[in-house]
Amino acid sequence: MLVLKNVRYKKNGRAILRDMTVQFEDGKVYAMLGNNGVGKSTLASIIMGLEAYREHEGELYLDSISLKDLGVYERAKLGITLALQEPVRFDGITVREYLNLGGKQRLSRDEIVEALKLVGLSEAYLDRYVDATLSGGERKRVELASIVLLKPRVVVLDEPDSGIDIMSNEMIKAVVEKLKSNGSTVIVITHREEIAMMADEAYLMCGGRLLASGTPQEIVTFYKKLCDNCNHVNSPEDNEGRDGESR
Ligand SMILES: Nc1ncnc2c1ncn2[C@@H]1O[C@H](COP(=O)(O)OP(=O)(O)OP(=O)(O)O)[C@@H](O)[C@H]1O
Repeated sequence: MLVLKNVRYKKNGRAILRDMTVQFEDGKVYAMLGNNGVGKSTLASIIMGLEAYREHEGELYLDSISLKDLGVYERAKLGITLALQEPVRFDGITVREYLNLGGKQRLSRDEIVEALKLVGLSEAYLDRYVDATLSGGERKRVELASIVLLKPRVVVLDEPDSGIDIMSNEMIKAVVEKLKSNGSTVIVITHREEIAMMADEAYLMCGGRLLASGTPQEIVTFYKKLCDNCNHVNSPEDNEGRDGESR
């Protein structure tokens, strides 16, 4: 189980995450919803232990292991993975090589082709380079295939649909289902209702806090009702929210 206990994160005196306590159980899929700037990607970066986000308050545990002093490499070794919003780019590395990077042993061609198929890419992509010659959407798909092959313990997908056409919700669903069937804990950050609905549980984030939790249907309804016309400011100019003041 991944546990966050009283996690707070400040940047330049501004509270970005405020007292987040949450438990992500093994093998479950979670959707994190919330408007732009509420702290979703920050939460993802803190879970992964990205260098710029190591200076936070509160505790993170994977089972009984404290993640506090562990960097990205050590967390990756424990099976924690993050797919950022921006699609991956690795100049000079082919799709086949990239998909083989994370595994303990070399994957067979069939395994790789199967993962590519899952994300809607043919084997013609095997020898393409993971660089700007692939479209953003294609690189996103390749990244999703790599995560499926990696079989992570915990994966945070930060807007896996970004750059992916709306017709491909089924592909993302297939990826999430595959991860779940492999036993991964999946935390999906999304604005898209169809993607949120794939989760077992959902959370609504607002102003660096978890505002509500429930079924995806409940949270999507709540999100639409509450956040659609909300003037709640999450931008850095938001002085009101400095230093953990509650609102
Ligand atoms: N390193 C940083 N320096 C300054 N401000 C930061 C930093 N990291 C995050 N922020 C600010 O914290 C707030 C939360 O950012 P975050 O990227 O977590 O939002 P988000 O919920 O993922 O938004 P979106 O839906 O637009 O991706 C934003 O106002 C952002 O500008």
